[in-house]
Amino acid sequence: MPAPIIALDRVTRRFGATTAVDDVSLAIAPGAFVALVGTSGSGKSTLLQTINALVRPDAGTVQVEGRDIADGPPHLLRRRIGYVFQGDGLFPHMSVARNIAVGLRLAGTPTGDRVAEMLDLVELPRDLADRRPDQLSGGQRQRVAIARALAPSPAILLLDEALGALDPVTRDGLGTRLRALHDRLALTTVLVTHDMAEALLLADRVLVMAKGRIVADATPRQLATGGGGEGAQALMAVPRHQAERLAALSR
Ligand SMILES: Nc1ncnc2c1ncn2[C@@H]1O[C@H](COP(=O)(O)OP(=O)(O)OP(=O)(O)O)[C@@H](O)[C@H]1O
Repeated sequence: MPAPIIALDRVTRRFGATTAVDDVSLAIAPGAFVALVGTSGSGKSTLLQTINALVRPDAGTVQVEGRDIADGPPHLLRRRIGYVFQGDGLFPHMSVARNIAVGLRLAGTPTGDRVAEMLDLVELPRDLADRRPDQLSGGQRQRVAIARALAPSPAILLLDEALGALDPVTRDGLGTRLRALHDRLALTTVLVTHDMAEALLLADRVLVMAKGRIVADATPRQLATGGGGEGAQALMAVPRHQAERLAALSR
């Protein structure tokens, strides 16, 4: 594997008596699309947030682009990392354009045509730029959140249940678009999701978390053909069962 763009070495994070992330080591190659799946409370969001320093580990180190993130200021790190979380997190009183430009303004980068470019990138009409978030649909808001995360040209995109609140058709369409953006912009993407089918269809590599640990690390093909171990196959039961029931309907 080429030098990892993200490397966690024995990372642990506790909240009181709960060990949210338990001694996790992980290397992610540049350009990878990694899905992090697992049941609620297994530590996915906490692990994701150690990468952009929203969560500080109690033990262990996190390196991004070869540097220990504890050594530099978080705002510089976060310019290299786009972050989208569930519920979009847009500023409700700001226009779409101002929301998209927030990261650029913080970095002191001229906005120029960037807002229009970003709207094109996420396939939203440019005339939405002057609307406020509450004048958009949920799917459109989520696309604005993605545009905002990508506006400063980050190398890494972290998505925490970014598609979770959407209807299945919008979710599927936006997922496909995200994968295309990932490929086109040569991003490294880490997607937290509850949905194993989404992970299998979008990612190159699926990590399964349980009780703060990574219990499986496999490709979608390995998982689909019965690999990845017990923890992974337990999560595979849902999409497999659904596929079987759908197939049975057409017989
Ligand atoms: N700020 C916090 N304070 C206290 N406990 C926390 C905090 N953040 C997370 N936890 C606990 O750490 C554990 C892991 O939480 P985390 O949000 O990382 O899981 P998750 O897999 O992302 O869950 P979900 O899928 O429900 O979002 C849980 O038991 C949670 O209650």
